[in-house]
Order: sequence, then C-alpha cells, then structure tokens
Amino acid sequence: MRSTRVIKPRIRETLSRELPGGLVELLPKHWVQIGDVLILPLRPELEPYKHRIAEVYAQVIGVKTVLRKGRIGGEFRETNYEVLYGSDTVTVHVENGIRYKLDVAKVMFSPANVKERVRMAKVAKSGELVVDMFAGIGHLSLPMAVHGKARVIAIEKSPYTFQFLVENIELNRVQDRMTAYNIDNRDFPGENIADRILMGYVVTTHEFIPKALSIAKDEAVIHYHNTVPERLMPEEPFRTFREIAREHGYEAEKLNELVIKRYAPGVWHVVVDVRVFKK
Ligand SMILES: C[S@@+](CC[C@H](N)C(=O)[O-])C[C@H]1O[C@@H](n2cnc3c(N)ncnc32)[C@H](O)[C@@H]1O
Repeated sequence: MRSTRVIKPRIRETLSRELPGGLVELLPKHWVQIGDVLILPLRPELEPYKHRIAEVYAQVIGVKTVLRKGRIGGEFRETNYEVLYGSDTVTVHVENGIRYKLDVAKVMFSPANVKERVRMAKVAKSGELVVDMFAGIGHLSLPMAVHGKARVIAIEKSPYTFQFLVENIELNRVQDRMTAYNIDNRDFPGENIADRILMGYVVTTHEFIPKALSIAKDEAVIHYHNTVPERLMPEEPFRTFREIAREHGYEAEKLNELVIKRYAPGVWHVVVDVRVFKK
C-alpha cells in the first residue's frame, strides 16, 4: 500500500509542461494507496497547483479520489484529510486476504501497522475467544477470525466506524464467529471470558487495563499497545502494566515486545504480548 517508486514518468511528463520551472522536482515520490483512494503528501510550494496535481496522479495511478495527508487524533483516532480530487472516500482495501471497507477520510488505517495485522492472523488459535476492546473496522481482529478461526467479540465506540466493522464481518463471511458491540468497552458486561484480549490503542491504554483484566479468564494473553517515550524503554510499557495487574490480583509475564512505529519525536508506539494469571 505504500509506494516508494520514483514519480511515474507519465506524471512527470504531463506536469513538467504545466508547472513553473523547478516545481516538478518537488512532486511527491511516495504515496499511500488504500483501496482506490490515494493519500498524497504535498509540499506547501505546490499549493496553487494541488488540484491539477491530484487529478494527474489519480488518472495515472487509477484511483477515484486523492486526499492530502492529514493528522490522526481524538478519542476515535479520526483522520483529518483535505480532498484534492474526486469526492467518494469510502473504499474496500484488500490486505492479507482480508477485505477492509472504510472511509479513508474518517477512519485510521495505518500502513505502518500492516505487520501487526498480519501477525495477529498467526497468533490466534482456532476456537479461542478473543475480545478486541478497540476494534475500529476490525483492523486486528478480522485477521484472527478469518485466518486464525478464532471466535471474536469486537467492541467499537464510534457509531460511524462501527458501521464499517459490521459490514466487514459480513464482507469477510465471519458472522458465525465474530460479534460486534457499539459501546464503550468499559460498559461491556462480559467477565472472566477471554482467552486473548486486544488493546490496540495508544496514549491512554493503561487506563483500560483493569477492565481488560476483568474480561480476561484466570489465565489469558493480552496484546497491550501504548505509546512510550524512548527514554523509558525497554522497561515501559510493561512495568506499568505489571504494576496495575498486581494491584488487581494478577501476575504478568512478558512474552514478546515489538515496536510498531514512531508516534512523535522521541515517542514510540509499542506492543507487548503479556500472559496474565490470577494470583
Ligand atoms: C486507533 S483505532 C485502532 C484500531 C485497531 N485496534 C488497530 O490497532 O489497528 C482505535 C479505535 O478504538 C475506538 N475506541 C476508543 N475508545 C474506545 C472505548 N472506550 N471503547 C471502545 N472503542 C474505543 C476508536 O473509536 C477507534 O476506532
């Protein structure tokens, strides 16, 4: 989904006839394609020509819509993009045999998280019960249901994102083993039920550890994501997790730790696989 090619010759050729001298060198050489929507990072110098540039990229690459790269933020991790070409931002992206329907302009779908989506397909075990506390459109839990044949309860608070989660369960034909709830995960009533828990969230994930422990069986695996300042690594985020787990009567063992991506200067998005067991 992430292109690192040099600018396609046809884009270069067309725009070098239309842009003032030198600007053609500033055209983006990297872009992200999600389904048939393109996300283009554009330098400020190209601002007056942005719509024409987007049109040419769309025609050459063959996409219906072009967005300008924006920021992701807020509780629902919503994206904030400028539409440069086209209008329809809803698309179906196929990755690792999974069909993800989403609105690229509103729902986060990070190319940097692809390894984790693929890894989750492999760690899930047939028949186990997975609770995804921050399901999004099923980013991490669809692979578990589709490839891992796990049973999944997917919880998503945003009503808009939830619509895509429900559609994706049907698109991938896993209605028999995946159920979605449009609630705040803190209101989820299930206790002592999960073999495995996904906590795919950042910044404040530690606040949700007590709830995760109440959903977990007496022994379970939790895939705990959070953002960590580099100076606190590698002790964090596991140290805080274990501290909170102990306060709630659980022991925690670190099984594995991976860096997902840089979140901000000096801050990393990390995932730790933790085995928890009741003391
Ligand atoms: C950043 S997305 C991540 C999706 C996926 N877990 C991943 O890691 O790729 C987090 C999702 O959690 C949802 N969310 C945030 N707080 C929540 C809560 N308290 N209960 C349920 N869902 C929540 C957001 O709406 C968003 O769709």
